[in-house]
Amino acid sequence: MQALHFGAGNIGRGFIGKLLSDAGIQVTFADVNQQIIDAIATRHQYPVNVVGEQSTTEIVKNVDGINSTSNEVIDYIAKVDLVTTAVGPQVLARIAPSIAQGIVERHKQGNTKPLNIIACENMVRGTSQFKQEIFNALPQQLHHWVNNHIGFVDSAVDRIVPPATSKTGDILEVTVETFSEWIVDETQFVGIIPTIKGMQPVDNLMAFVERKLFTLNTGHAITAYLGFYHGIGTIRDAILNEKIRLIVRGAMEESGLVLIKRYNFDEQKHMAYIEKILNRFENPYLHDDTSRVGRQPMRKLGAGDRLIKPLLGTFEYQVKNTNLLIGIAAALNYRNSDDEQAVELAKLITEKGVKHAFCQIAGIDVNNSIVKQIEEIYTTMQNRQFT
Ligand SMILES: NC(=O)C1=CN([C@@H]2O[C@H](COP(=O)(O)OP(=O)(O)OC[C@H]3O[C@@H](n4cnc5c(N)ncnc54)[C@H](O)[C@@H]3O)[C@@H](O)[C@H]2O)C=CC1
Ligand SMILES: O=P(O)(O)OC[C@H]1O[C@](O)(CO)[C@@H](O)[C@@H]1O
Repeated sequence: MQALHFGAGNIGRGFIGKLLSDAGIQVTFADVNQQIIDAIATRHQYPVNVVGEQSTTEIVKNVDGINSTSNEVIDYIAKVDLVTTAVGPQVLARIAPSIAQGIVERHKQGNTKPLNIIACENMVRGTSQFKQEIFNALPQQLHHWVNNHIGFVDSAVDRIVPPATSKTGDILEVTVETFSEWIVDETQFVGIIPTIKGMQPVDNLMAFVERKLFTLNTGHAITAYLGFYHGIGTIRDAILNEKIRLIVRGAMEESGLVLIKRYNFDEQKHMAYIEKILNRFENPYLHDDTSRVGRQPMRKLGAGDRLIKPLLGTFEYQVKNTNLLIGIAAALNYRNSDDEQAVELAKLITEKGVKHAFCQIAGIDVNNSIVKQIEEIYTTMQNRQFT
């Protein structure tokens, strides 16, 4: 079996590419980073440090690399059995046209073998959104054929993989936590679902996607933004701060109550899930910057993302949201001149005021009573009076 994986970054090399390769699949990475691609194409292998109480280094072997802007991508799409991505949500639209070209070529060659495409991004039903982009770039007359021969499989990915500096200067070396969870929607595959150790097919994907995104990612983002407010640079140091931890745990519990009500989760098990996540944030073997986890705050403040979607859930089920509101105010307070979206956010707040800027980004009605509360917390943060 052959796979083309877009994005030879942290999750690409440290999680998805590794699982595929470990399962005996021939993996080719496609990336725009020529240095990384050259290294993969020359060495055909790279080390993954799996760090936890017992750390190991595993070598991922028999992999290849191509530039994702080259025509080679088209030839690969025409022949592979699986396409996966870990490029970041904003990049999916950019790679969709070449995937569409590859599909046209696949059809031209008469390749009717099943192809499954899985976007492994922090998004709710990211592959379905990706499918839309691909369909926009495909001739109308191919849509029916594509629906019959190509599966667009949504997924949830969970493994913390921050960028790490290699002691030996190896640009391919990657460091990952021991935990990993890759859940895929079994109802969306075309053909037989491949057996890949570590990839779990389920028939109720939304419950898993929301559980991950609105627990781990919600808590992680709030840890990052409160860490920034307190001048703390890493996630571990931030979560070890008792005040931050209390708010983060509280926000995950508020979001959790929504999830428990929506998906009928077992409350005790969900609280244990939250506890485990807090421990993962504390991992002493990972160095994870608050700026990485807080990256692109406008995306994270979007209506369907980790901060606002749980908040909307608290309206729906009429449950408490005090800690989520603090987290949202902290996100609005995030400033980082190296992060384009943080710069854009600051500019929008200066131009429109925090209330209107927030409502525009999050899609929330300005008359909603929580808007005033968020503005108040934000102002205390701006005045350095939030404790
Ligand atoms: N790092 C993590 O712990 C986790 C990340 N994710 C998600 O995985 C995705 C990737 O995240 P990371 O691996 O952390 O980012 P990363 O920045 O390490 O990797 C992204 C890779 O995509 C490549 N890329 C950019 N444009 C491209 C293009 N047009 N064609 C091909 N490759 C392109 C970049 O060069 C880079 O190598 C994101 O959606 C993220 O939310 C999900 C779970 C965990
Ligand atoms: O990758 P994003 O969506 O910017 O968010 C960073 C988040 O993604 C992860 O890297 C993996 O889930 C988390 O560590 C963090 O919550």
